[in-house]
Amino acid sequence: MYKVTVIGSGNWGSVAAKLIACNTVRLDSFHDEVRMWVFEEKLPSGEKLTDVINKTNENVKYLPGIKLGKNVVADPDLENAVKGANMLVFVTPHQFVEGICKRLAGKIRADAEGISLIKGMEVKKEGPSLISNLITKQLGINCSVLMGANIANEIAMEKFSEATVGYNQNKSAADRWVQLFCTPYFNVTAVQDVEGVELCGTLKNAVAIAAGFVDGLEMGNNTKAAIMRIGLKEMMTFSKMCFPSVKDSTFFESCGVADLITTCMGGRNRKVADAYARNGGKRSFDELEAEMLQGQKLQGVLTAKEVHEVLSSRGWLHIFPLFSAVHAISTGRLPPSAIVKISEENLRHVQLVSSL
Ligand SMILES: NC(=O)C1=CN([C@@H]2O[C@H](COP(=O)(O)OP(=O)(O)OC[C@H]3O[C@@H](n4cnc5c(N)ncnc54)[C@H](O)[C@@H]3O)[C@@H](O)[C@H]2O)C=CC1
Ligand SMILES: O=C(CO)COP(=O)(O)O
Repeated sequence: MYKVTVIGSGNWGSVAAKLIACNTVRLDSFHDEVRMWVFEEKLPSGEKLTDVINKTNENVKYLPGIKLGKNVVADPDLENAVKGANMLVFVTPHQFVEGICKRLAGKIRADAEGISLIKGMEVKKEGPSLISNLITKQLGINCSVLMGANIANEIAMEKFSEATVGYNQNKSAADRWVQLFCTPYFNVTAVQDVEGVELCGTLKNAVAIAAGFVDGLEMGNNTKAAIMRIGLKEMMTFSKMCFPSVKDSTFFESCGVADLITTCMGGRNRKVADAYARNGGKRSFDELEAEMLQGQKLQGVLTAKEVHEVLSSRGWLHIFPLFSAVHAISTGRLPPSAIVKISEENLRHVQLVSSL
């Protein structure tokens, strides 16, 4: 029997718990109960978020108005939440995952399998480290990923969408993850390319920041399409330069071009970057994030910083004008209008390298 714990309970974490809970009840090979670890906080009413979730079956802060399923149990105690679980779903903002893994080391079942829904990466001395790899290293477990064109609020309302599971060796684990997540409105397929799937989900957030700048400056659809095209090229080039095994075909799965499109149209990164540009860069991303997202977290600005660290340490800045501009603008070193001042020479270089 498989026992599932969801580590994280934000907007997407709550929807993931809902998807999983409807399947664990339906399928005999899974325990019905789904534990969901909650980073505890007090609500304005003075009540604890965990208590309210367990009382109302709703995450009133991060996914209001949606029932999670009666078999979802919110737990503020991380160690207790993973006790006995052999399927661990990681879905927190990427900046918190390292600390969470440190707390979990030695506390999980040796035969557990992991899956990361986290879009982001860490940069170590040796270069970029993907979150799935960090989980594997710190916890000693195999870790797949699930990414896709998945704006959480839309899936919460059971509107049809697709997602991609990326796996490396363990196909049977990947099949089990597909079974756990698939519903008539959430169609999941698996591809053997963890790094490719995860890099798509990670890097598109930096492109979405650029798309938001273009929207905020009211530059129109053609400009936005150009940004998305150049962004996709840089995503592919960066992925293949850092991880040569990444497959071209992965960029045509839901995790690739489809996620890039949906995030550039309707995501939180786009929305806050739009406000940043409308304010002429005078209000910081941190300030706008806190005001506009009320506890939800942006990943694109941090990702652009992490990508920039890799590019500058490897001498690749000139090959990635869009990623470089997103970082320079989001840190206030260039005005938002610089997003389209990508030199012809650099663009030609990007095209040359990504066709290799
Ligand atoms: N929301 C969406 O539409 C989608 C999000 N994702 C990805 O899922 C991951 C998680 O995002 P969401 O579930 O949307 O979260 P969120 O951005 O809605 O919420 C933030 C979460 O972080 C928690 N938190 C705050 N401080 C913390 C700390 N110090 N330690 C641990 N947790 C802390 C909060 O309690 C909350 O659960 C991200 O990597 C995101 O890119 C992926 C697909 C869709
Ligand atoms: O990853 C997402 C959609 O697949 C959500 O993107 P945002 O974090 O920009 O909302």
